[in-house]
Amino acid sequence: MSSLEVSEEVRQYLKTPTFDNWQWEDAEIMVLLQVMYTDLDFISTFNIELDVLQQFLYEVYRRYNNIPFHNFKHCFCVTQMMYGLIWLIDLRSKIDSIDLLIMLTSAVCHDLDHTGYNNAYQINARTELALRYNDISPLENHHCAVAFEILEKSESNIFRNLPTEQYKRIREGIIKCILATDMTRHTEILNKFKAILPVFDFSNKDHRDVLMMIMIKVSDISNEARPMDVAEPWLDCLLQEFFNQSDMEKLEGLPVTPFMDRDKVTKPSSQTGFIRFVLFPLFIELANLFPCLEVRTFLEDLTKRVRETETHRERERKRERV
Ligand SMILES: COc1ccc(NC(=O)[C@H](C)Nc2nc3c(cnn3-c3ccccc3C)c(=O)[nH]2)cc1
Ligand SMILES: [Zn+2]
Repeated sequence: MSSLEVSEEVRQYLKTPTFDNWQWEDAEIMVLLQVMYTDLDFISTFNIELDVLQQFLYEVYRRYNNIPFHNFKHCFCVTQMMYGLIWLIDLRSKIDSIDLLIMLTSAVCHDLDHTGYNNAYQINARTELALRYNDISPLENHHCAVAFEILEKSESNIFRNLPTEQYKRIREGIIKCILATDMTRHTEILNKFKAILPVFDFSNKDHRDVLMMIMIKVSDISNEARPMDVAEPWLDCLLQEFFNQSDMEKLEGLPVTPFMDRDKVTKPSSQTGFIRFVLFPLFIELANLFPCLEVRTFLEDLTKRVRETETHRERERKRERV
C-alpha cells in the first residue's frame, strides 16, 4: 500500500486519538508515517524528496529493536498521537511549520535503539551508554545521537535541501524534544510549563520550546488515553519489558525499581498511581493552554477515558484482593 493508496477515510482516522495501531502491519505503518509528512505539507514546504523520506523511515524502522514496549510500534503510537494533537489543537495556525516538523520527527526518533533497560539500569550497571553520557539521560542522548547518525547520511537526510540556518534550528529542536522524554525530568518540565501558562506567548521561542517538550511528553506516555482495547495490550508490553529488566537486576545484584518488580507490581495498582499523578496533571495543564472547545472536548474525552481506565483498574484491584 503506497501513500497514494491510503483512502481519505484512513487519512482522517489517522488524525484521531482512537487510532488502533494493532490493526496495521509494519509496512503499512511506514506508509502511514509518510502520509503524516505529506498531509502536513512538509514535503513541499521543506522540499523533502519522497525517496529520501522513505529511506529515512526505513533506517528508523531498522534502528528500533524488537523488544516488548519500546519498539517501532511504540514510535508509531507516539508519532500518531503527536500528529493527532497537531491537527486537533490546530497548531498549524499557531506555530511555524518548522516547529511542527521538529515535533513530528522528534516523535519518530525519540526511542531509537532503545534496549529495553531504562536509565536507572544503565547507570547502576555502568553500561557503555552510562559511561559515554556520564549518567546524564544516557538513553535519550543515545536515541538522539542515532537519529542524527541517520540524518548525516545524505540518502536518508530529509533535511538535506534546507539552508544551514534551518538545519541548525531543527537539530537544536529535535535534541531538546528527545532529551525532554527522560521521565526523571518530568516535574522540572511540567513546572516550567505551569509557570509560563498564565503569560504564554506563541511568539516567545522559550515558551514554544517548553510547549514542544510538553507535546512530546504527552504523546510519549498517553497509551492509557486510548480506547481500552488499544491501551490494554500496551500495558502488558510495558510490564513485560519492566519485568525483563527487574529479573536482570535481580540476577546482577542491582537495585530493583519497585514498580518494575514482578513480585510487587500489579497492573491496577501501578496504573492508578501513574494516571492520577503523572498522566492527568499533564493533560490538565495542556488543556489550560488550549481552552478552544475541541481540545477541551478531546481532553475531557481523554480524561473520561482515563477515569474509566482508573475505575476499570480499581475494579481489577478489588477483584485481586478477594
Ligand atoms: C516520574 O518518572 C516516572 C513516573 C512513572 C513511571 N511509570 C509508572 O508509574 C508506571 C510503571 N506506569 C506506566 N509507565 C508508563 C506508561 C506509559 N509510558 N510509561 C513509561 C514507560 C517508560 C518510562 C517511563 C514511563 C512513564 C503507563 O501507562 N504506565 C515511570 C517513571
Ligand atoms: Zn517513548
